[in-house]
Amino acid sequence: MSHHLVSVTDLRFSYPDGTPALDGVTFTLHHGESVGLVGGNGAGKSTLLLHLAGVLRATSGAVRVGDWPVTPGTLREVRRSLGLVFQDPDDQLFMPTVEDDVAFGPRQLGLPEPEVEARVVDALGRVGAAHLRRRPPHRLSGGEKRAAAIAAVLAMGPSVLVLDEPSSNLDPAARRALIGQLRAFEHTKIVASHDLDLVLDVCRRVLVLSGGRVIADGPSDELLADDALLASARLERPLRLQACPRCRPG
Ligand SMILES: Nc1ncnc2c1ncn2[C@@H]1O[C@H](COP(=O)(O)OP(=O)(O)OP(=O)(O)O)[C@@H](O)[C@H]1O
Repeated sequence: MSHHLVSVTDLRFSYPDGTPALDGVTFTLHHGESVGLVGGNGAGKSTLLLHLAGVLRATSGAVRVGDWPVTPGTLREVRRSLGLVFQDPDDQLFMPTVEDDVAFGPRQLGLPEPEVEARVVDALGRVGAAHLRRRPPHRLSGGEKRAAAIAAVLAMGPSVLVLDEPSSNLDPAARRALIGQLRAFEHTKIVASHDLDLVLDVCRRVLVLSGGRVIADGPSDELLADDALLASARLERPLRLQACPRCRPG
C-alpha cells in the first residue's frame, strides 16, 4: 500500500456546459493529516471534493484513496474509506428519521443490526445529536441538519473525512462545538471553508485554490498570514492572525 492515503495527480475537469473548474490539481495527504481547502467563490473547492468522493469523474488526471483509484468500478471501496459531508445537508438526508439516515450507510455495508445500532449511537453522540435520533431530518434546523449529516458519514467508519463548508449556517455556539468535534475526530480530514478561523483551529496545513489550481500548499499559520497570497486568492486574514493584537479574540 502507498504511504499516501489520498493522492490527486494533475486533475482536470470542466463541467458539461464547458465551464472549466479544475486546471491541473496535484497534492497528497498522509494518514492523520488535517488539511484546509481555501479559495474564493468559484475557485473549485466543491468540484475537487466531489472528485475525491467519486461523484464527479475527472476529464483527465487521477485520484487515489488508500489502495483504490477512484473510478466507477471502485466506488463501494472508496466510500468505505472516504466520507464526504456535502455543502447542503439536504443533499444527504432523505430518510424519515435521523436514525434511519445514520443507519443507512452501515446497513448498506451489510453490517449486523447490533453493530448498526452501536454505530448510530456512537456517531450521534460524537456530534452531540443523540436527542435528534427520532426526528424527521426535514424538520431540523440548519445546524441540527449539519450534525445529522456528519453523523451519517461518521457511521460509515471512513478513514478520511471530507467536509464542504461545515460551519455555514451555524450559530456561534454551534460553530464552536463543531470546531471542538473536528479537532477530536481522529480521522484524516479535508475541510473546505471560507471560515479561515475554523481552518486555522482544525488544520495545520492548507491548500490555497485559485482558478482551479493549487497556488500554495503549506502550514496554515504561515499561508493564512501571507497578505499577497491571500489577496491573489480573494481571501483575507483570519481574525486570529490580524495584525492588531487587541482585535484578536481571546
Ligand atoms: N453544475 C455546474 N455546471 C457548470 N459549472 C459549474 C457547476 N458547478 C460549479 N460550476 C463552476 O465551476 C467552477 C468551480 O465551482 P466550485 O463550486 O467548485 O467552486 P467553490 O470553490 O466551491 O466555490 P464557492 O466558494 O462559491 O462554493 C465555477 O466557475 C462554477 O461556476
